[in-house]
Amino acid sequence: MNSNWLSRYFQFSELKTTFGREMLAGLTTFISMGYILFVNPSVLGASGMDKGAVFTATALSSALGCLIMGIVAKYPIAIAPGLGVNAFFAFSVVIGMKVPWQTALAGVFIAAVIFFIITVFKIRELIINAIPQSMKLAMAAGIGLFIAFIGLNEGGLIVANKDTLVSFAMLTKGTTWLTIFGLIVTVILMCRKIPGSIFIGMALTSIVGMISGLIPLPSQIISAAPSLAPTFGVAITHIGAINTVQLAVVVLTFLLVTFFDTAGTLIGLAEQAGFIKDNKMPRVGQALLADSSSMLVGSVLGTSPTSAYIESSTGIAVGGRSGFTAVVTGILFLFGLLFSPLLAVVTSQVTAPALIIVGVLMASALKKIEWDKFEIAVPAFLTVLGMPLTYSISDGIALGFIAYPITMIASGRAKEIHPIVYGLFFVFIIFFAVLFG
Ligand SMILES: Nc1nc2[nH]cnc2c(=O)[nH]1
Repeated sequence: MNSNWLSRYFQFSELKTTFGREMLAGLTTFISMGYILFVNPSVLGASGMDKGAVFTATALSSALGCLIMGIVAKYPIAIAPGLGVNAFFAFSVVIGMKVPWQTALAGVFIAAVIFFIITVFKIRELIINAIPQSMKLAMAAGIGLFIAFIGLNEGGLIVANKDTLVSFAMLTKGTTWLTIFGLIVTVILMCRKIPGSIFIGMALTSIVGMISGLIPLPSQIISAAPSLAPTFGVAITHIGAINTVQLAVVVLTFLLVTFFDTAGTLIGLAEQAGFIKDNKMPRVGQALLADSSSMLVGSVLGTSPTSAYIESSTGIAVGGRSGFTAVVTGILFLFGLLFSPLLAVVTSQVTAPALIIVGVLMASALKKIEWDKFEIAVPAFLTVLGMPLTYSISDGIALGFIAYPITMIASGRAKEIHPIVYGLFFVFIIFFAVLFG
């Protein structure tokens, strides 16, 4: 490839960046988020999905999302299946509601089609503006608490307790100590701002696990990518199964979570990189298109929804400014396809620290909620706390959207409630009536 052509297409000089810096940024972002290649199969595997197929679907959908983001939207922002929404898929929808994973995947496909339509027909601004800022922030923070809770439980630190519901675990198992080791190491690396802290923490935890005999040695390191056959196309063949109110709400949750996670992350990262002009993000449509396309393709290949990744901030922090950063990350995801045998050493003790730490990062949204306004604080609080307590992102969202019109009307602020928010109020009332009535 001619680097002059590259530098012109990606506008290196206008963006005051260089080929070398963009390569480093793409690599940095990949190192920060490459863990998802192993964590996603581990989380979705809990729902009964084939881990090998999910690994391949994760790599391919991430690569596609990053390449479209880089080449079409020209942002240094990477995309991959979101942690949090994959936990919702596995633990709430499949295990909790007993929906077969095939049907849940069909739900992701339908949500992706709606996301795509919303983006192409520019309904996106309408929705972004209709949902109160406090609720968008509460959703992000609540998901953070939810995945941290899952990580604490999977890593053996927080356990069920018949008297107090949950409690701290007895620290008698070697595997729990492995989680504690991983958590401490990763937190220290994060505090030192080492790029790829989560990845390095996972590698060290796996190595200590293998040395101590808590984790079996892998038979090889590199191999051909696992077959997609167990999951490929299942989303489309099961569309007919989406025929209940419960599943309609699951689809709505996939849509709301992905849409607001991606929109919020895009805006945050664009602010960090200095792309926001007149309070607007240029090419936001193309950026959302990158995510909706990879979510659509990902659901057909066999993974839960993709999101713009908060870890892209690490590549931006080392100077990544053009779409080439995301292209480099996307290409590295394709190389990642070769490393599937390492899945065997990435046990739940290895993934738990990643879940907890991404939870901490997502909880940073709490700081922007207007806690001093009671009418805002109550629905936000119910959303945030509702997700871990009900073990469900959609129940948390539902609690918040039911409370919001009530507290706003009671505070004399009814005029600020958008009709779409009233619509969601009734949708979630019906959801609760059907599920728990
Ligand atoms: N924005 C965002 N970043 C992530 N990093 C890991 N998982 C996620 C996610 O679900 N959303």
